[in-house]
Amino acid sequence: MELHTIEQASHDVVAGRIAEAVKQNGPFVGGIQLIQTSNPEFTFSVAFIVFINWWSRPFPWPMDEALIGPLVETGCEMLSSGGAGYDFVDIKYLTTKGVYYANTPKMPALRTADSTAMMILQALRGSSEREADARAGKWFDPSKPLAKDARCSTLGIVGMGNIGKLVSGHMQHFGMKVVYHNRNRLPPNEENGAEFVSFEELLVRSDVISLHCPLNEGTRHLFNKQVFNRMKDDMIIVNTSRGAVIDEDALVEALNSGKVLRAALDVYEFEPKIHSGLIASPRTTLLPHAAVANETFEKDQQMEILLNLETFIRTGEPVNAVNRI
Ligand SMILES: O=C(O)C(=O)CO
Repeated sequence: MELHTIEQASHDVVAGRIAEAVKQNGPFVGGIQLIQTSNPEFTFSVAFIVFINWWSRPFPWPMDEALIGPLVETGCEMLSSGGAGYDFVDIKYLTTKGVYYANTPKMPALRTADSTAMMILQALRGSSEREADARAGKWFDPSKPLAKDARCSTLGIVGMGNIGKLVSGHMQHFGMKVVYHNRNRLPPNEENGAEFVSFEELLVRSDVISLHCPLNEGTRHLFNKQVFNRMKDDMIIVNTSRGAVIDEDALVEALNSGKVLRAALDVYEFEPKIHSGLIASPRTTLLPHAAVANETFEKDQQMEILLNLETFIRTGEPVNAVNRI
């Protein structure tokens, strides 16, 4: 089947908006194409959007009618963009218009899980603070809390999807006991040694809590002042999901009061801004939404986008549709 780019006019409308957003918000790496088959039996058109730089947020927030409306109005039936999260996309609008939105859940999973494992170990060991001391010419300070032992610690995973499951496996190799909370309990053959618990039980049993749930109205500020107060003292929180799952003001307060011993974060409530209290705390490990970014992610991401495109053309439904039409 021959594919070719058409509807240059509407493409330019969207491209114009992107150019405007880039001017205001910084570089955007990627492209947008409207494609339609030349086969008259296939009259649909699809958009293929590559957002490969989460680090240029807030662009393309929000991916709403104002941004993609002109594209949708051309008869576009499927949007596929890079990345697992789609909290920035107006899925309701797309569904109303009969447009599929497809994500790329495989590409970020292993990379994010590897980075999460690294961050859990860093937080258990307090390595950021030790490194800051070393860089400042100070030797090992025995008055600072010693590293926590993974083998004596329980990891609580919130959200047991692709990434949560991989993190569970990684950390059990380091001797951690794993409990998890998810909307639904996994089938026993998928639990792989992790124990399903209620959210409340997870809070009181976990030495480290790692977040792997999507951001939606049910999870926004899931970790707030009241929730921090119900946790174990001296606990550690790790977040590589979405920043707004945590109320950052409450986290800074909990770090300052000592309730939370350490936090390791890749994502923030107001990206690309990092709360000044998190930067000021010696007990945080901070990455600039980089958990996924390694040398190979772009190629894998593009292959997953193309797979969405291919299955849509073959079957009428992309392989990773997040909405039902
Ligand atoms: O895949 C995503 O949505 C990411 O944010 C990668 O870190």
